[in-house]
Amino acid sequence: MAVAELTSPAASFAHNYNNANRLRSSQLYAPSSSCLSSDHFRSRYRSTVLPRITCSVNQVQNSAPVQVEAPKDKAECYGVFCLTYDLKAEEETKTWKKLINIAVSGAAGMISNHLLFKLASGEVFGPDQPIALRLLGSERSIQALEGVAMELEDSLFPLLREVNIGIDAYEVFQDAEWALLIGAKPRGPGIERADLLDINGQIFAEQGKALNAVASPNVKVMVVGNPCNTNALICLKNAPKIPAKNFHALTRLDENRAKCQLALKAGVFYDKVSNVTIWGNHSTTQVPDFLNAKIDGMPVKEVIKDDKWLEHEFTEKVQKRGGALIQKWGRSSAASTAVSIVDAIKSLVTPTPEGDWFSSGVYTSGNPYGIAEDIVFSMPCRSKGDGDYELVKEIQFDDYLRSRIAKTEAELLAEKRCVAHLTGEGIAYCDLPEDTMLPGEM
Ligand SMILES: NC(=O)c1ccc[n+]([C@@H]2O[C@H](COP(=O)([O-])OP(=O)(O)OC[C@H]3O[C@@H](n4cnc5c(N)ncnc54)[C@H](O)[C@@H]3O)[C@@H](O)[C@H]2O)c1
Repeated sequence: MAVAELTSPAASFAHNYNNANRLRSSQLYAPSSSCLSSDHFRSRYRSTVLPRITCSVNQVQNSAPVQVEAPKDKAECYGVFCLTYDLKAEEETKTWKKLINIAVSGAAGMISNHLLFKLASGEVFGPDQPIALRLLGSERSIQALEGVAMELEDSLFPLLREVNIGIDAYEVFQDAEWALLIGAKPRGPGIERADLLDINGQIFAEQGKALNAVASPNVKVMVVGNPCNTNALICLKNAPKIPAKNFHALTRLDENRAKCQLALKAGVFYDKVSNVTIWGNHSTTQVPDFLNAKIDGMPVKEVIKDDKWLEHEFTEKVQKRGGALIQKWGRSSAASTAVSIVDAIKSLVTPTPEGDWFSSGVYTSGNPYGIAEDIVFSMPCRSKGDGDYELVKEIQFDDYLRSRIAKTEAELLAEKRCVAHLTGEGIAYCDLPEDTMLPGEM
């Protein structure tokens, strides 16, 4: 995927979205949107032998025999890219930070449809942080991906400088500083969990290799596609150049759900609930920790004096919230998942409030809790806001919490054995516990 470096004033509105597939098959390079709109390109060149075009801002060079006409004048430019640039906006860019590259896979999917607009609005990385979005789709979703790019274009986000689309991870992940890996196959009827681990595991093995090869060496990777813990493990094992600590499996949605249920039971607004950990797998064996959680600064068990409710109703509600939502909506949670991805990123780029922590599925090697090494397990984390995190040490355990953690740990170890062929650890052996389910499954 070729990317034009957009430095001119027009760049703040120039969204450079290229179809990597089209690029490969047509030898077309970098049709910078300030040179030519994607729509224009699509309609004009669809069934033609394309010229090799290199294009920087305000410049088009044809280095191969030209077989079709290049646009001649400004009248042929596309929508927003034809606007006269406002000089005041140029002044503003001087105070903005250096552009960051954010790769998103499954970019034409439901979760991304919420997330991308949050990223582009500045809600996640701040109002002075320009971003480039590198959107990875599947072959089946490439048309939809262009639709997403058009909607981003129509949104006129001042912070969104580049949009590139493609289906080759080695192109799309180039120089990525954040990789939000959402794209995965859903578990359809008749697909065994072991099969899903294999099908999606292959996607994450490939994407790990691509990140290893072309992303920024300190890229932060957030795995959302399910089964996200084991997918994150596969991804990190295939990316040995990237620190294992940089990989996260999203369990923030589960944390948010747990906070909501505790707030409801205690009759307080949810901002009063803190220190909630989700332990383990993003599956129905996950453990929402009410022993260490607090309501208005007090231990939950001192506010909600109902152990039966905490151990059974609360725990199961959080574990099965995804399934309950599917029953109502007829589809899985997308908006609240996108919100939780935003929360998860913000937790890494802003300092954690004093005394609090957040949950993330992270690599267990060196953990202080005695959890098996070499898996991706949701645990309590704290960040200074530099993109990194440390595990929280001051955690209490009781027999209930230990036994629940052991169950989700056993499940993740079984998942790991099941994908040994994808992590470079030999022959896979699948002995998954029968009750292994994703939160969205009934
Ligand atoms: N961790 C969590 O908390 C959490 C919560 C909700 C959903 N999820 C998971 O997130 C994933 C996406 O959910 P969704 O609702 O957006 O699904 P979706 O089906 O709407 O979108 C997925 C998109 O990914 C694309 N895709 C498939 N394989 C791809 C590949 N190899 N590379 C790039 N793109 C690919 C598909 O074409 C599709 O456009 C699912 O696996 C879902 O189970 C996780």
